[in-house]
Amino acid sequence: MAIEAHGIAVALGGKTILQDVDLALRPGELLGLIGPNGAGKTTLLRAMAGLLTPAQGKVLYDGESARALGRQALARRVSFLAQGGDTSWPLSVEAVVRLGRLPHRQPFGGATQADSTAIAAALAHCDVAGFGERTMGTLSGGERRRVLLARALAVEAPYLLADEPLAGLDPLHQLEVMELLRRTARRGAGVVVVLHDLTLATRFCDRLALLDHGRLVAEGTPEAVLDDARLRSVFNVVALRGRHDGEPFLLPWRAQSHGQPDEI
Ligand SMILES: Nc1ncnc2c1ncn2[C@@H]1O[C@H](COP(=O)(O)OP(=O)(O)OP(=O)(O)O)[C@@H](O)[C@H]1O
Repeated sequence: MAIEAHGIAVALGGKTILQDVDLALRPGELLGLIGPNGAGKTTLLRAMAGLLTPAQGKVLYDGESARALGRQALARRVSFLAQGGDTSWPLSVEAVVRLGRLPHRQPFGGATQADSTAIAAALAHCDVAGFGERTMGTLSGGERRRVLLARALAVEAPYLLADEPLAGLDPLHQLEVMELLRRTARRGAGVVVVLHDLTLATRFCDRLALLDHGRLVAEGTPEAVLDDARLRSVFNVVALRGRHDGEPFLLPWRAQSHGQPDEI
């Protein structure tokens, strides 16, 4: 059981964006997809969601291709939370979250008890239950992001792919969303999250996959992937490290400047 990308390459606008990427997302894990701006994280996530077809290689969902599964079954299997964009639609919060149940709708079927339960749980988990009848355009940017995450959770898919779900969130909601994603994984889903915050990535993710210039350059535990050499060579930063409450933390501290020692 897994979403598996096998040797995928993606070209966009005549440019190679991803090359030779092998990556698996397994049920029960929270996988962080990290890398500098332009590394190819969104492109890889979209390929894993079946939203773009690789020029080379393939993506399999529990052993099946997207084509073999079909559009509706794929939409039930994989939930995708896209990055930003204008989401000030004239739709109520509840209507947006209800969209997450569309893949479960039978032809000519109405809403079921399972739909209502999933919608109520997703609204509560994302702390947006109080917004029910408000339209998206009346919410703040961070509130809209949480509603869109609720839509993605309402699918109750075995795999959740979230592109920068923390963008624009205040510290409390960043922590809550990371805890929620980890709980979602502990309940059995495979969750991949694109993150720029290396502190939260290190603290919450079971595993990290590091992309640089369209290639997967490291994969493994946060400590193994984010060693000092990679922080310097890929991110050009020097970080502080420590442990608190039994958990490791890493704090990017300053830009690496050539010729300076790394000691902080
Ligand atoms: N349609 C397109 N045509 C040409 N180039 C594209 C297209 N879409 C993306 N790219 C380029 O592909 C590269 C990877 O983009 P992608 O959005 O996957 O990166 P990312 O790692 O998610 O970046 P960020 O952290 O900035 O969101 C970038 O250099 C981007 O400019």
